[in-house]
Amino acid sequence: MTATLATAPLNDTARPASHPARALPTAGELRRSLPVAPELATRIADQRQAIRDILAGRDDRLLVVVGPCSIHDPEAALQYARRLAALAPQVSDRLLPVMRVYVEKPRTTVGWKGLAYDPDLDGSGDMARGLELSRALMRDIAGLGLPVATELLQPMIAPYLDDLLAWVAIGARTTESQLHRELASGLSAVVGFKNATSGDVQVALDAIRSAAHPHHHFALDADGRPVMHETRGNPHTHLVLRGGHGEPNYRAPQVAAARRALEAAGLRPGLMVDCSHANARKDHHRQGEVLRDVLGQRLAGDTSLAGVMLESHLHEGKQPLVPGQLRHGVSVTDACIGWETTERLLLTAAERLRGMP
Ligand SMILES: O=C[C@H](O)[C@H](O)COP(=O)(O)O
Ligand SMILES: C=C(OP(=O)(O)O)C(=O)O
Repeated sequence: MTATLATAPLNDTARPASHPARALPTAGELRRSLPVAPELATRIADQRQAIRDILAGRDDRLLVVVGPCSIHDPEAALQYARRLAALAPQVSDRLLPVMRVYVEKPRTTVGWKGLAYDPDLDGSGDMARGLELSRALMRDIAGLGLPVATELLQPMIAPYLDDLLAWVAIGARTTESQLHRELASGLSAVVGFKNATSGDVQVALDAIRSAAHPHHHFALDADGRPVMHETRGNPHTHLVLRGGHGEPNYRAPQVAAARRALEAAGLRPGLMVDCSHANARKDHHRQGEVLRDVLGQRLAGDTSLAGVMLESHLHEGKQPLVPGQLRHGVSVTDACIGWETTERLLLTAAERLRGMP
């Protein structure tokens, strides 16, 4: 008897493997209820072009993808966005700030998966509201004139958001995934592929080559019907160095090795350094040190360093996700630098780059 129970499949009638499904709006429905006005669509197209120009070396500004590790409070995110939008004109001759609006979080094991999945932060999983809040927030932030960046994790979520995105990350945990390479191959946004959590850079180079190719892949259309999606291939992708297994990979010899590997693979040299994650050994205080090193490399002539990423929120640090006890503007995922530090780092970076020959 006990042996039978122990080997019974989990999805039997006594213990179904999942709860009944809850219906969600289709991407088309959400896009119709939160449309992008033609002027905004044109602005987003221009932002994508500006990012492409930086990565291709036609524009010598530094791309700066900056903002919270994750969005859990849209109001705080909007407050952050207003500050960044006010700062942007002061540095726009040398930097192009793009705001991280990360509504999906990949987890090492388990944990809160982001605003799109669980906007009430309590495991209730109200994805209908999460998707709506995510799209509305991205539209508001784009409306402030800021280019929007996010990590696309669940390929089927992409059509709910992708018309609003100027820059997309494929994260360290999914760069090797064929599904994510297919997704990237059909995006209009610029895509950064991160090196693997192990530190392996080759998977990102493979991803860049794969995404540049046209693909046929399974997808859902705007009305939620399964379709065979045929992509054109996205040539506007690049490598993001984020360190691996607690070891940084942003220093000059590692950047030079990555650049040589890109060139040997026939790929363009433009790359980004993520100043957080393993490059900061998961200590937000170190992000400034990483940024200063990257700026030093740029000033020493390494123009392949086209972008940086910073994890930053209104207030520094992080907090446990305990609903009802949350401090305003503090990350509930990775620790971030606070706004004052962010502002100082960006103003100083622009100042240093103004001194460039
Ligand atoms: O950027 C955020 C985290 O590093 C990533 O989502 C993994 O988080 P976890 O290790 O806390 O699950
Ligand atoms: C999860 C992230 O990064 P990575 O994929 O490098 O871990 C992130 O930038 O939020």
